[in-house]
Amino acid sequence: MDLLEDYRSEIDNIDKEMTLLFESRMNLSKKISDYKKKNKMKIYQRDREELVIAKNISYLKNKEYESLLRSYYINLMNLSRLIQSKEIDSNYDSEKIIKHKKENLKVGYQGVIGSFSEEAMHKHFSSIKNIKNYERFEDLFIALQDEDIDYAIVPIENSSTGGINRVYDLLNIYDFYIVGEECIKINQHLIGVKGATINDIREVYSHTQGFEQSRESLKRYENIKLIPYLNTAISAKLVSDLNDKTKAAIASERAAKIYNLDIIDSNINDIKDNYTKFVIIGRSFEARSDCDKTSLILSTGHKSGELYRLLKYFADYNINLTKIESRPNKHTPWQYLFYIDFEGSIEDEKIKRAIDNIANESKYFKFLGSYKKCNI
Ligand SMILES: O=C(O)C(=O)C[C@]1(C(=O)O)C=C[C@@H](O)C=C1
Repeated sequence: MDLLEDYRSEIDNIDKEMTLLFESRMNLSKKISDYKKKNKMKIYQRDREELVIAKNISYLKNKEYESLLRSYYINLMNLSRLIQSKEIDSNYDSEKIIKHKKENLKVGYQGVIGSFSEEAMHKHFSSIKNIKNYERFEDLFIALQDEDIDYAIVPIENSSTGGINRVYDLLNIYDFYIVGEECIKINQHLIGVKGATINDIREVYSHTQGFEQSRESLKRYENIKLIPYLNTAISAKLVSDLNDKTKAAIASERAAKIYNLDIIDSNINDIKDNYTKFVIIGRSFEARSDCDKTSLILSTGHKSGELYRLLKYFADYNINLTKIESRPNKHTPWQYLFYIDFEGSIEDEKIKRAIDNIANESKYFKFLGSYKKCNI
């Protein structure tokens, strides 16, 4: 007991020093925000943040703490950016600022008009005006990093075909946060140019997800070639541009309307309750008061019982784990990153404690965010 008290008293002294240093660091951060405002600089300075992290990791004597120190600085600089944006905004009427921000929000999605991502974006950001679309998922992450957009919306999982691997990988590569979630019902239709019938069709274009979700239904069409394409809506656009009765696409009803095409066979998705979940990605951590879901990534040592030991914290703290997805750790063959979703917000005390334990004991740990889950 004496020993514990000794340790705690040492921690109290360290905390006191750290708090004073924290205060000094935040005061400097405020001064920098004045400078940035005068010189019209962006708050987020990626290169500087990377340098701060690398420099401080190089000071570490015990390299075992490297990923923890990285998380520490990422969070610290997030707070620093938060204080800078508050400082810059405080000179204005806050309601006006919020309205201005909402109206000027720039959101990006992958694909073209008529895609399911575009539909999910409109559902989530109801009156959004500044919209940008990109060809590849990574283009969205780069645009977010370069501050060309404020948020990106990306599909992460389909209820019948599972996770979108590329999106999972990008969430680990880039240091962004999940700040929201949206779900939409997906109905796939076979669509072609006006007047085309099923007997005319020789080639069908769609995203591989469109084919996968309609695998059984597609068996009833004979002599039809399936051609994987960039996106369901881009496939619809192609069919419309080619204006050829032998070509069709698998896409949404909305895409058929937008590209002036006819539905030849409706609702061809094999599972009728077919949903896709999207996540909204932002540069900064946002814990809104209605957050009820949290996501993180971890990896464990290659020893028996390691994953069990970490997952046990969810049971110990009575936290409902809702999903585990594993992806290969590309740098070490046959080792995996586990993407974990669970109920509750990082603001809940029991979640904070579970996460602290897990972060300490994982080989690699990354917090992805707390956000409001979608209803389906
Ligand atoms: O160096 C700056 O530009 C800062 O504003 C300071 C700071 C930090 O807290 O270290 C904060 C935000 C920037 O993205 C980079 C670094």
